[in-house]
Amino acid sequence: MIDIEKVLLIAILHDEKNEERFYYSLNELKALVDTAEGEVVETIVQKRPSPHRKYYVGEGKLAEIKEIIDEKEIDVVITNEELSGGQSRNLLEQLEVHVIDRSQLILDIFASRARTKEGKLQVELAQYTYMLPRLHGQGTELSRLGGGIGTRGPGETKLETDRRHIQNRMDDIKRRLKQVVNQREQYRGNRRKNRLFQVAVVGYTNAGKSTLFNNLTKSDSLYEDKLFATLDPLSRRMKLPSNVEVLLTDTVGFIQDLPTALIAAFRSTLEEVREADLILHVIDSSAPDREEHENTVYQLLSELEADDIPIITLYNKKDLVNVEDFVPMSHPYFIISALDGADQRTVKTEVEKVMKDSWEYYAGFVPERNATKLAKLKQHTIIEKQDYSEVDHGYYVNGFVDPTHAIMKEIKEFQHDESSNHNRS
Ligand SMILES: Nc1nc2c(ncn2[C@@H]2O[C@H](COP(=O)(O)OP(=O)(O)OP(=O)(O)O)[C@@H](O)[C@H]2O)c(=O)[nH]1
Ligand SMILES: [Mg+2]
Repeated sequence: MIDIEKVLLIAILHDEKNEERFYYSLNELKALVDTAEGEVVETIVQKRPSPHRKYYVGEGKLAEIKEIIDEKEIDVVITNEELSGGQSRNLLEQLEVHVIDRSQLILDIFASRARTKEGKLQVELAQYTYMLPRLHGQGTELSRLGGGIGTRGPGETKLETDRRHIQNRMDDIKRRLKQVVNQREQYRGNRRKNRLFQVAVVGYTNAGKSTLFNNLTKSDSLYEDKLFATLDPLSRRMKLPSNVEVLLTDTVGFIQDLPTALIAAFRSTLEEVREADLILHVIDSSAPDREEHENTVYQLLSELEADDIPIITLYNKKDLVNVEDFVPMSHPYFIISALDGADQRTVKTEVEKVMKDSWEYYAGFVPERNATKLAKLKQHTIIEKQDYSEVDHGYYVNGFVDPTHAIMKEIKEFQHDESSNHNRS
């Protein structure tokens, strides 16, 4: 069904001191093209301190690129950095093929992957945000080009309409997003009453978040070896060793140089992260630029104002590295494989430890006739010990509870029962 488009990448190496980082970013661009079902046929790297004002690359390089486009029948040219509106138009005019930049490619992937109404609205908003400052003088050139990478989302007819029209559309999307957000707030409000401890799985794209999420919740959310397999946050209940239930949320992957338009649009998607009581930061320990990935995640967490939430660092894909030689950057950490059952149990135990640390210890008595309440305690608190007393016809229970949870009221009753029982005996 999907056309594999022939792609030519062009990138500028600004400073040879940053060569290593440059090639990581170029490889990531290739992975992004792969995710967009494109095929990189050729990559052109030019060394120059800053991009050419008119053409991004120098004019000599431009001529060379033209030849390659003809020779290899290139459909799309993708630049490694954002282009100005002028550069895009000039390149399009010169090369006569579709020209997009890294941000447009990411926006395009997001557009094709958004599943929920909210996700789609957010991507559309991001696309307009990207487009608006570049709209100047853009006329019919784009409408000559057919579909494919970089053309999903707002279509060419919309491109031809004036700024005002786009601005109106953006306002409309913002209004509609606000409604969705309000609905979610309400839902969150309901959830808060019966509050489950919330754990968010975050990390760089392709780190293995969804794999871990699925294995911990035994569900089947989308996971594949592609960047941005997961776009919309997905939450499921997870049972911990003591039987207490928490809410686990899988989230969209982070990436370096995320288009600013997208960061803004996806803030609300990632707002779930800010609500979390605990973050599981999943890292692909086999990624050569792993530390860059970690720093990108920390930076985005801080932008989301989620950097004061406790974090457990999970170095994933341990089967692909030499565990003995592994040097972690973050603490506390665990080196795991999302595919390994014992490691999945370790993660659950560690989550439970964090909960116990922040919760309050309680001791109480549950009369036998109150069996449903015992079940409720098991679901909402961490029961450490539960002893049946034949004399008192009930259970003596010790455990940990979130002191602000509604169940606290019932525990207080049990504590009362316990003392009255003692009085009787
Ligand atoms: N070898 C190995 N591969 C793993 C492990 N965990 C996950 N993977 C693979 O890594 C790839 C990415 O996994 P996902 O779970 O989709 O990653 P993600 O972090 O959810 O990615 P996005 O949603 O795209 O951000 C898949 O091919 C997984 O099978 C692991 O422990 N070892
Ligand atoms: Mg995922």
